Amino acid sequence: MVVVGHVDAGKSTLMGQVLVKMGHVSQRVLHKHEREAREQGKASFYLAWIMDEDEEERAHGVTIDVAQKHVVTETKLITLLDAPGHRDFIPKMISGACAADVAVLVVPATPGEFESCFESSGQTKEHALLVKALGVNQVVVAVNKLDAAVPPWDEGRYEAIKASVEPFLRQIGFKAGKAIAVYSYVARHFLQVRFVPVSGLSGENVAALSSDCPLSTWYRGDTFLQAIDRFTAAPRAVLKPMRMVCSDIAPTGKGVVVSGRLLQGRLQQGNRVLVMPIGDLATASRVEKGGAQPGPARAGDSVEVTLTGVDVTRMVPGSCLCKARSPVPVAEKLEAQVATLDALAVPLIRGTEFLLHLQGVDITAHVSKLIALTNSAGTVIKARPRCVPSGATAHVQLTLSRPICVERYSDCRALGRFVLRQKGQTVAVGLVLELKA
Ligand SMILES: Nc1nc2c(ncn2[C@@H]2O[C@H](COP(=O)(O)OP(=O)(O)OP(=O)(O)O)[C@@H](O)[C@H]2O)c(=O)[nH]1
Repeated sequence: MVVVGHVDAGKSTLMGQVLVKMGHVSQRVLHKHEREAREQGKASFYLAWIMDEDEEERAHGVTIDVAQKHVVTETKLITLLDAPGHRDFIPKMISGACAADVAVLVVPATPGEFESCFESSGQTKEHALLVKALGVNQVVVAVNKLDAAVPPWDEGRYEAIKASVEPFLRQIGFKAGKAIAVYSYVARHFLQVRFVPVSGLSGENVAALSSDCPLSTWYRGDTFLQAIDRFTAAPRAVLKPMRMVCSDIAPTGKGVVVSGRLLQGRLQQGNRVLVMPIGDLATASRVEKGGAQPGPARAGDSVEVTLTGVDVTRMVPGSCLCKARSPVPVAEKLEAQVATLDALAVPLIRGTEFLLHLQGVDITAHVSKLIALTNSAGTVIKARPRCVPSGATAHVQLTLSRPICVERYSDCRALGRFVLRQKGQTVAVGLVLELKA
């Protein structure tokens, strides 16, 4: 579960509060954070410090890298990925989104703050769009900081925020339900978009709603923890060839420890694996999943694998583990269907350069052929166009600055979808149709 939203929306605080409510943080540690945050003049950030463990993050009061924790709810083991909200760290947020099945979009209800984070320069819309483009189909929108709305816990403010966010999420492809259906059992379980009023800082409606909180006079829905427990697990491609993209790589005395997510297939201790694109064979001498005990892992699991027999200096984040009998393809030219966004300032032409983000890989790429303008179903409207404007769908050939592990979307969804960015803005999202020699 990736937690996204504009900078300072309260993502880390809400996740810190979740960990406190679930008993993952001792009183001693909590008091230590409270004391140290106060001493640094950042008293209100003490809960965020549970997630933001890096000194630089604490000094600046911003999340820089994706923080990962595990929690067990009533029916699920959830890996929390707390993504940075600041626009400078969007590539990190993208890597978090790539590793997620579901998302929590945090929006602040404070006067003026919601408005600035939801307008075009705010990160709320870009984050929502990115998670959808990267394969997330279910989102809980945490309408946060309602304790600081004017008046506090104002139902009108909550409904107004819902009325702004829901149509946008529907427009970008989430199946949002009609408000009237929210109270039916079926809709509650299968809606792709659900809203929860909450205060990460006070903890109100995170695990429970106090009877003396004004929210209890008008809200009858789920707490935040109930809402995330209702996420449905995404289908797992357990029978497809094994793929694991390494997001972190650390040499240790016992071998190279790589962490990441098993995108497809299964992996267990003792398996021989091929490390691509370098082509080295290694042994998975230890496999751990979800911060738990060693044991076999399957598609969807967040895993930590100790590899022996591989040269750590040749591995980079984005290296992919697979089995030698079904190696992951490596390519530097691909044919793709891209959908350009309103943020694309200048139409695409041959030679247009981007930064392409695919799983953990950020790489420069350029348009080497404009094949056709299409409709969203992929039917050709105009062959060999001279340019692709914003808001269009097209088939293009992209050439990357080096070969990477990539697959056709029809073969492996996770390795076949990407986003294109220019000058710090997401300008297009795409699916790989073919790999070219
Ligand atoms: N009043 C109020 N303040 C909150 C709440 N949640 C967070 N804040 C405050 O908002 C500020 C930012 O909180 P963070 O949790 O660091 O926000 P973030 O979204 O994780 O920030 P980045 O990760 O840097 O994007 C801090 O001062 C928090 O105390 C809330 O529910 N109510």
